[in-house]
Amino acid sequence: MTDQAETDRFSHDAGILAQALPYMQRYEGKTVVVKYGGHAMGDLKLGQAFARDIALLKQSKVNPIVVHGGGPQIASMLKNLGIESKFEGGLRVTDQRTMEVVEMVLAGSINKEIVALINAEGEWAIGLCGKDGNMVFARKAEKKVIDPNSHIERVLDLGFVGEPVEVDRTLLDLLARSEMIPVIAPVAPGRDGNTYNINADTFAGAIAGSLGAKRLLFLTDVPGVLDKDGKLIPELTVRDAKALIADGTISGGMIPKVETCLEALDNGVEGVVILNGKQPHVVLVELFTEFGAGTLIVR
Ligand SMILES: Nc1ncnc2c1ncn2[C@@H]1O[C@H](COP(=O)(O)OP(=O)(O)O)[C@@H](O)[C@H]1O
Ligand SMILES: CC(=O)N[C@@H](CCC(=O)OP(=O)(O)O)C(=O)O
Repeated sequence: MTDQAETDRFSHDAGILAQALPYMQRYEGKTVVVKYGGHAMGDLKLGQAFARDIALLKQSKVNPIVVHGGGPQIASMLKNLGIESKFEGGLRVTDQRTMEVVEMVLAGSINKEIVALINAEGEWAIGLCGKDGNMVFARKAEKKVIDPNSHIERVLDLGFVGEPVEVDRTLLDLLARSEMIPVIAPVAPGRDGNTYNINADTFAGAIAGSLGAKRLLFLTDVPGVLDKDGKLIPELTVRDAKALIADGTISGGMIPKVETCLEALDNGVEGVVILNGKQPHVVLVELFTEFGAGTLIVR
């Protein structure tokens, strides 16, 4: 390396450190819930970079909690088994057989893959779902839609799709005081004895709300909320977000995601961020740099 190149590298590294350290202090002792979506998974290098970020958060005395999805992975397992995937209002219609596959893929293979990746970074991750430690109880989801032909409201029967109704933070509080990092699959029991499949965004929102998390990060496959010209919007208020839904700028899968963000803010989460999980180390860049990486939604 030439002297000039060496000097440039030094000032670049010093700049990053000087920027990151105050942010690291800001998050010390605070809870950050990270929702790791199925679309952000699949690439080993990216998975390792994600696991490294989570490990570094714990080492920086932040309390990270991972809630993961796995929609595409469930779809491919259902396909292999010859079971049809059906969605209504963005949620997977879940009969008994589908529920068994969902639990196997989410609470089984995906959960343990993420645990293993974090543990390979020298940390102590522990794989859980809503059933463990009575953490989350769900009830059958009541999703209402307006029929486009008759304009009459009807309730969809989605089978074993649930919505979280009770979150008990005892186990999570215990883990926060330990070396353990919880990695949670969005599957929960009902008081009726059934097992329910919960949309991972909704589940992460409920966990973050019950803990009054400082940040809830959603890792998806776009840089954040995009405006009409496809440009990233770095910061939104609740009012801005509602206006973008109303005028159609926010559509499709982004609608329930942003609605979950708004609900989480209502429930006491300080800030919610939508980020591109396909960008390596996006979690660290978001939390520990001045400009962050995605769209921050605040009250
Ligand atoms: N204004 C918008 N900004 C960004 N993404 C949007 C917007 N409106 C709709 N979308 C869509 O929302 C998708 C993200 O939602 P979704 O597919 O449900 O995410 P995930 O599966 O990661 O939970 C994006 O890939 C994009 O196609
Ligand atoms: C009820 C419902 O739709 N559950 C989702 C749970 C997984 C999920 O939400 O995964 P992503 O975050 O990767 O989309 C499903 O069965 O696909």
